[in-house]
Amino acid sequence: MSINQQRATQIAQVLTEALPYIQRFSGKTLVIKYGGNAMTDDALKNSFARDVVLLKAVGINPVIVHGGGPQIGALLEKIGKQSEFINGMRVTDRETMDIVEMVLGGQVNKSIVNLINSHGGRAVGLTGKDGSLIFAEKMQFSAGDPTLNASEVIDLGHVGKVSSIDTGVIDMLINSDFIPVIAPVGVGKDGESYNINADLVAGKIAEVLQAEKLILLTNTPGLLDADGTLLTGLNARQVNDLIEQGVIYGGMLPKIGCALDAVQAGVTSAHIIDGRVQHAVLLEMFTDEGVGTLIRGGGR
Ligand SMILES: Nc1ncnc2c1ncn2[C@@H]1O[C@H](COP(=O)(O)OP(=O)(O)O)[C@@H](O)[C@H]1O
Ligand SMILES: CC(=O)N[C@@H](CCC(=O)OP(=O)(O)O)C(=O)O
Repeated sequence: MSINQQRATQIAQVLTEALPYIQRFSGKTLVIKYGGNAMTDDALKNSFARDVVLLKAVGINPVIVHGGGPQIGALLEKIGKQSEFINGMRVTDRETMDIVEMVLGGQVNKSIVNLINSHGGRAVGLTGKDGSLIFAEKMQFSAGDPTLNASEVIDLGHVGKVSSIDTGVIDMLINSDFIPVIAPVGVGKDGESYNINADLVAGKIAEVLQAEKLILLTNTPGLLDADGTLLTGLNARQVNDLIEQGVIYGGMLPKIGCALDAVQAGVTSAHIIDGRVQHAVLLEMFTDEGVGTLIRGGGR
């Protein structure tokens, strides 16, 4: 077989393998959390944007929720402010909240929108304030958090958790063939802005949209065990054991928590995958092997 024929056969095999997945997921909603750590270089950013445009072109409805933790950290550092994290949440005073809103709602959101549009997609950027999308309330860590003493309550400032989501604006955009790109800033009853961990927003949006999949793109191959080996699939009980053993910590805590909540609230599957691998989303969606860690419901 000539090289051209071999290549043609390979391309045909890949497309054929993708066909049943395209048929299965066409018309379904897919929530993708695009973490700040996965936005490292231009080649990766472009491959992400192309994946999103391709998904839309084959009839799948991607909804992007993005982070931007490292980008917020970089601007805070420029103005001489240290970032402090507790259980993966950035302690957010008034001044930090202004920076968070500026970086997430401005710089990061618009660069993702621009990137998708430059690849032929039709993306629209939103924060949780637009269309009253994300209502938030103040988050506090207290008793019940396994890493704290029962009496300890920690004030994280303007850190919020999602209290409700109004999907009106998302539905409208999806129905008009736009791709919503959402920054994780919520608004409280009092009109205050809240900084919400992007994983938590992605999980809740996947829940209320009853998405087919929640994909969390990050900077590890997936969930790793104590020896650094990839765990390809696990349930709530196994996750809880790993948290107790200290194998899951920091930014992985909200990620795994929201993945579990999502699958237990009706999202068919949640996946933690390596955003540093080009076309990771397509590999997860359209190949038999899949990539990263699959979180299943049950076992809690
Ligand atoms: N068991 C684990 N497996 C993989 N990563 C873990 C684990 N426990 C904690 N982590 C940490 O979680 C990080 C991912 O969370 P985070 O930094 O918040 O990423 P993102 O910005 O993509 O949301 C990893 O880089 C790793 O340092
Ligand atoms: C409360 C809280 O920690 N909010 C996050 C929001 C951004 C985010 O989640 O970004 P990544 O997904 O890139 O980590 C923060 O301030 O960094």
